[in-house]
This record gives sequence, C-alpha cells and structure tokens, in this order.
Amino acid sequence: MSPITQVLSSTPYRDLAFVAVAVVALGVYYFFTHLKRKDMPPGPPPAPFVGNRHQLPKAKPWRKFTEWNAQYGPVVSIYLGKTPVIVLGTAQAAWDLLEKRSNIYSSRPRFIMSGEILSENRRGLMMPNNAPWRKWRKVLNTGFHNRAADTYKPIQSLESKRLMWDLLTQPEGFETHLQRYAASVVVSVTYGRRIESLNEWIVKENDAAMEYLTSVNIPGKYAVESFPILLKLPRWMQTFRKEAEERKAKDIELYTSLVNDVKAKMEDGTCKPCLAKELLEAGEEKTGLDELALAYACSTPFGAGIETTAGTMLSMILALVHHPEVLRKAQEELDHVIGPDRLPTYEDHESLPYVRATCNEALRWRPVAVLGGTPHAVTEDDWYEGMFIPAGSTVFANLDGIMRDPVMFPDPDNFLPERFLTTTDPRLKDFDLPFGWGRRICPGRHLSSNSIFLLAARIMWGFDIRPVKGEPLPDTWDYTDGFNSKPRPFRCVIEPRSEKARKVIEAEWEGAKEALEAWSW
Ligand code: HEM
Repeated sequence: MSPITQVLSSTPYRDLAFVAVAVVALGVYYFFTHLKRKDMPPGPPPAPFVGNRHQLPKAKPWRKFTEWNAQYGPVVSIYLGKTPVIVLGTAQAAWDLLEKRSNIYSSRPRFIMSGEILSENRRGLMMPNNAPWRKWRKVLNTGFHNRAADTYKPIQSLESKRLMWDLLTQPEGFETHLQRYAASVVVSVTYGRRIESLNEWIVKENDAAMEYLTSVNIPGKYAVESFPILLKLPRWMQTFRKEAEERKAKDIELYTSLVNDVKAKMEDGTCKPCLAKELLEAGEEKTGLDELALAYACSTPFGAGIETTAGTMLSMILALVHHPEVLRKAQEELDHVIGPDRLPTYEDHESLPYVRATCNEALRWRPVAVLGGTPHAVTEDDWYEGMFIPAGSTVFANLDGIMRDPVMFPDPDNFLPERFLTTTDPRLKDFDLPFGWGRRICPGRHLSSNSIFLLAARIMWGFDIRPVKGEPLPDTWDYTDGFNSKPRPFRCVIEPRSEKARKVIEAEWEGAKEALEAWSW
C-alpha cells in the first residue's frame, strides 16, 4: 500500500475523503444544472436529485402551478427528478407553443408502466408523436369530426330524454344520471349499443380497466419509470411487469370481444352507426390499424369521454345553485324562443346565445381537464421569448390558471356567461380552449359540445335548480383530485318548472322508449 493510500484508509481521513468527493459531486451537479437552467424559464429553485417534487402537493398540484405562474410569469420551469417540466399559465403561451409549434410540442413523456408495458403502446393518448399515433389520431378525427359528430345527435337526444325523466323521478341522483347519460352516449357511439344502468357489465369491465390504468400512472410508484435501465434486466427479473401483463391480457380480451360483438351485429344487418362499424367497413388497408389496434382505438372514448362530459355538467349545476340570476336569464331566453310546449332541440342552437354562453362559462369556470389533459413533451430544443426550452421537457398547459387569467377573463372567479356575449376576441367566440391545442386537441370536442348544449338547454328549460333550504351552499372549490377534476358530491333541489314542463318531459320519454330499444342489445 502506498503512503498516500495508507493515510486515506485510516478512518478520519477516509471520512474526510468521502465528504470531499460528495461536495465536489454536488458542486459539479449544481454547476451543470445552473448552466442549463440559466436560460430556462424562471421558477422555484430545484433541490438536488428530487428537483421540485417535494414542493408539489400530492393533491391538486395545479393550484401550486397557478401560484408559480402568478409569481414567476406565464412560462415557468421546474424539475421533477431530472426531467425538466414547463408550466404554461396563459392561453397566449399555450397557443404560441402547443398550437403554432405543434410539430415539436405534440409528443408525450414516456409512460413505461401504463403506456409501454400495460398497453403495448396501443393506447393513443399516451403514444409519442410517431407513425402509429398519427394513424390512431386520423381514425378518431375521422370518426368524430364536426359532421361525423352530427351522426350521433339522434342518440344524444334520445338519451337526454331519458336523463330528463331520471331528473323528474329521482332528482337527488343527478350525478349518477349524468354519468349514465355520458357512458351510454360513449358506448353507443363506439359500439352501437346503449347502456341502461351503470351496473351493466360493459361499464364495470371498462371501469376496472381504467382504474388499473390510473393506478399504475402514479408518479414514484415504480422504480422503472425513473430508471428505465431496469428494462434491460433479464425478463424474469422484471417482477414489476407481472401484474400489468395479467391486466393487459384481460384488456385485450375485453376490447376484442366488444369489437367481435359489433361484427356479429353487422353480419345480421342490425348494427347502428358507430366507430367500430365504420372502422371495420373501411378495413385495415384504409385505416392502417390491425385488429388489435382497432380494438384499442375503439376503447379510447370510454376513458376520455365520460368523466369529462358528466363533470362539466356537474360544474354547471353547481354554478347555477350559486347563481340563480344566470338560470333566470337562460330561462327567459328559452321561454321566448322555445315556449312551454316542446323541448329545445339542436336546431335551436343558433337562437339560444345565452344558453351557449352558459355552456362556455361552465367549461371555463371549472375546466374538467384541469392540467390540460395528458402532458405534452417537446421533441427539439426550442427558444421562446428569450427562454430556453430543452428537448425532452414535459409541458403542462395549466388550464386551472389559464381559465382564471384576469387579463383574458376579468373577474375570473365569478360565473359570468355574459363575458362570451360581449367579447370581440374571436378566440372566445369560437371557444375551444377547454379542449386543448394543436395536433393533440381533443378529438371528442364536437361530440361533447353537442351533449353539453342539449343537456344545458333541456335541463334549464324544464327544471328549477336551487340550494337545499336550511343547508349552507355547497362549496364551489370542493373538487376531486386526478387528471379530470369534478365537484365532489353535493346536494341541491331540482324541480320541474311547471306542470306543463312535467307533462312534456313525460310524453317525450314515452316517445323515446321505442327508438332506444333499437340501441339495446
Ligand atoms: C367536456 C368534455 C371534454 C373535455 C373538456 C375534453 C378535454 C380534453 C383535453 C383538454 C384534452 C388534451 C388535449 C391536449 O393534449 O392538448 C383532450 C384529449 C383527448 N380527448 Fe377530450 N375532452 C372532452 C370529451 C371527450 C370525448 C367525449 C372524447 C371521445 C369521444 C374525448 C377524447 C379525447 C382523446 C382521445 C384525447 C387525446 C388526444 C391525443 O392524445 O391525441 N374527449 N380532451
């Protein structure tokens, strides 16, 4: 042993050497992080290795994002572990980057457990911007673009009559009724079959698949998300795969059996228009999707279209409980345009500007996709207003903050449909901000806008909505956690506005029953 080695191996010197190495390593880490961060958007200083993770609350992280945007500006950068994260806090920043530079801002961060292992890269929502995603996206765009969405107006209208009946006969269950409506529309437009109750197997099985998907998506739950090198271990050592692969087998069985049912219905000539039918008729050559990819594509709306639509309607009801003046104005418009003898229809859309503004305001006041949906990822280094955004950054468009930006929406916490009537900003007139940006914009936006308009018009036409007498008003900030945030259960009174309204609702439901039969399997 050399004299130097001898000295260093004695205990006090060994400890000192260890501390010295640690200090130098930290110094190097800080130097390089600072160098990289120096030009990046401002934000709270990250801690070594964990970044800003410890500063983010486990529940409702978007509230912290909104605070940071208020403190540091419309574009903020933080670190989650070693991944740079960009938080956009104004619509302008989101438009400039996600819309105008959509060619490099439309990818996704890597989802190893949920996207790669559980879904074999077949769930488009989590796919990066690559050729399979573009095929998947084309199929959904074709299935639900503006005119294609019109195909589904009849089933939406029939289901809304069922909803009106449910509200008439069992008003306290309004949350379940909205959820059932949204689930039935989604299952009808994908597989051509409606659902009568949330207890049906098709809902339960799909719910189980979604629940598992959400459960594996929790940051920090699996070491492999932070250390992808674990994927290089021999397969038998990758124990984290086992449960997810078992679930994958069940998902595949469920999704293919649902498409096989549609095939059988097509053969006996009784299949209703739906996404699965359209894709099967087009064939693999046109869609570019093999059987399994097709089955996964058809499963998409179940995860993306139920909570979002029902959650927005719940926010609207909560807002109306607090703002009787809005309900009164909408009812004045409905009485004037529709009168007492019939339900509003899609044809009344252009004649009901205040109802339309109320729908926009519900989408703005409490955006259900509160973090702007699944985060985007940027694929090339970029500069924006003098700030450096490195390739590989995760990008959140924080709708919570964007929708409460006082410059774009003065008095943002107020529920004010009028803001959409008096605006001269074309981007508010054609309000698709709640549905995201660029190539990732929500493909279900026409379908869900059609639902929200018809439900809002019919419910406000037929019912009075009030707080429960003697109870405090429900809390307007008591919302669920998760990527989709909706009001936690609350109570209110929902009553028919008149005897005449009750009669119309009963008669419409009687008339709808037979037509709905054709959608029941
Ligand atoms: C009120 C109802 C809805 C709202 C507020 C909403 C909102 C959003 C938002 C904000 C995004 C993220 C966009 C982005 O990444 O920039 C999104 C994506 C998506 N939405 Fe919706 N959505 C709704 C209903 C629906 C419905 C009914 C469907 C299905 C028919 C649907 C299917 C999807 C899909 C598949 C994506 C992912 C697109 C992709 O990754 O390329 N959504 N939605």
